[in-house]
Amino acid sequence: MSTSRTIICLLRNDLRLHDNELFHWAQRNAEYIVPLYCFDPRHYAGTYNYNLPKTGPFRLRFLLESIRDLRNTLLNKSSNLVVRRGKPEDVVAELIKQLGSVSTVAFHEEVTSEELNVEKKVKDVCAQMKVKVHTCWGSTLYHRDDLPFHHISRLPDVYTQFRKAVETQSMVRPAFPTLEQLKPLPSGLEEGAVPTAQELQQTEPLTDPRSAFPCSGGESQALARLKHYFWDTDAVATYKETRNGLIGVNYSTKFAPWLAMGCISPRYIYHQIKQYERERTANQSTYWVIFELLWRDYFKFVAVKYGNRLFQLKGLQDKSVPWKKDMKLFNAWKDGRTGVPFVDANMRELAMTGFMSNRGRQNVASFLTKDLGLDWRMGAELFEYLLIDHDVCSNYGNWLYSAGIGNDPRENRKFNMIKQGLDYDNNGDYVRQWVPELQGIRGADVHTPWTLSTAALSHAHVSLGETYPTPIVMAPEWNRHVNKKSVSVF
Ligand SMILES: Cc1cc2nc3c(=O)[nH]c(=O)nc-3n(C[C@H](O)[C@H](O)[C@H](O)COP(=O)(O)OP(=O)(O)OC[C@H]3O[C@@H](n4cnc5c(N)ncnc54)[C@H](O)[C@@H]3O)c2cc1C
Ligand SMILES: Nc1ncnc2c1ncn2[C@@H]1O[C@H](COP(=O)(O)OP(=O)(O)OP(=O)(O)O)[C@@H](O)[C@H]1O
Repeated sequence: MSTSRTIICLLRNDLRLHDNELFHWAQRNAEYIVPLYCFDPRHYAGTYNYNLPKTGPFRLRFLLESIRDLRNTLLNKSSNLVVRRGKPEDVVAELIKQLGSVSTVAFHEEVTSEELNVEKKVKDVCAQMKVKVHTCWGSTLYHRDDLPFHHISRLPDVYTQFRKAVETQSMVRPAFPTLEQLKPLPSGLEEGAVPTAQELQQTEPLTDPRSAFPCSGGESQALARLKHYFWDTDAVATYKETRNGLIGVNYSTKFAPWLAMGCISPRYIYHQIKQYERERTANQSTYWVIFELLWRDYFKFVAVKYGNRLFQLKGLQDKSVPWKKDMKLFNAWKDGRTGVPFVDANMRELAMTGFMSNRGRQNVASFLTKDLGLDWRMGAELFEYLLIDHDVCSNYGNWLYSAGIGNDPRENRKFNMIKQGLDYDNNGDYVRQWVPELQGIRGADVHTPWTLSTAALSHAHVSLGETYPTPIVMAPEWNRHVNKKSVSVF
């Protein structure tokens, strides 16, 4: 086996060829390149506190699709994706031994401790085996080295201050062009089979026709989605007006799952927006996609600044809150059986599809932490399990924010479930889509079935406490909105 100057590119959340610095660097420095993906058994174990499966069926399906897509792309570039099952540190050690003269192992840096532990172990293996390590930064819009804060400890704790600073003092770097060809694999190296969901102790999810994210994983699908949302439909030009939607595919970009696995680069999205603004239109909506991508950057840099405090009960503010750990309340929330239709609809959408809108996420998180008073990590770990777009920094950062112990300058922010339901689902269509037991209640009354007369409920075939639960909590402020419903039952 000829293996001089072989570089192993260890891929994790960077499953793309476009704007991928790792491949560019390897292409310049190697004779042979081994693009490697490892199915790490730790990703299929339980979550830290509540032992939920760490990778649920929807994300796993998306990951398997992304891996197959990347393999196809690489095959078209006279390369291939080498797939192994095992811990990256063990697989890398084995490959170094097998190939004989690997010069370097290269990977993109991550920021949270589980990933950093892997990086440390890979570095230890390389040091023992006298192989060099090369790392890049490539997951954010603004490069870590371009932040205007001298040291990460000076990162502002308020998003707006962060945003204004980077917008005025930093530049988004150009994207790396997509390589036409990639240096070949050393001959004789087994490509390795892509495992099935069953082999990773997970089930195949059902496909729900109501899904707001009926898309597949992989770079090709990500690029096709951007083309559709920007160039084919101009949906990006109305994003700011539609982004709080609940039903359908085009109310928001749906880039998050691809971003989380690195199938699309935020820098590529940014430069496409700039091109769109030059060639079509520049407005509040086109800017707002960048504004939201900056939230993603922000949470990543917050994780760098605060380390494991991102995961701790007291949060970034080190604040003691008497969180409850009531499993009965948690299960009602998780199963969409709280008796609060707007919450239940969102939780069922998540369970059935692996996706929930941003509006929904903010509400169910506020409900869990502020109305039920449950340990915020119960919510974060359920999201980690179920979300297709789970991104450790965005997920835990947003949960801390919702729990009031993260980066929210406003004290005691709490959503009013009835007001939110009426504002964002004003005719109740979203609730009826996901809570079929309430289908017989017409209009906005579906948000507050407990306020309806026995006759109205019986007419709608709803029996509270039997076919649908009575609310497990009632917040006094909900009453203010009960009488403001626009459409009534009959
Ligand atoms: C409790 C909670 C948990 C969340 N967990 C995740 C998560 O695990 N992964 C994740 O990507 N997003 C998470 N979000 C943020 C947001 O809800 C999703 O990014 C968004 O709904 C995904 O849909 P989209 O791609 O169509 O978003 P769009 O509205 O089209 O936004 C464009 C992009 O901006 C970024 N973005 C938008 N809002 C946020 C935000 N609040 N925080 C960080 N980035 C944002 C995402 O990358 C998104 O793809 C969470 C929000 C909450 C309130
Ligand atoms: N990528 C990740 N996804 C989910 N959780 C993560 C991730 N990285 C780190 N964590 C969580 O961060 C926490 C880190 O735990 P760890 O034991 O390493 O540190 P610690 O609790 O701060 O240290 P100590 O054990 O010394 O008190 C755990 O809750 C772990 O699950």
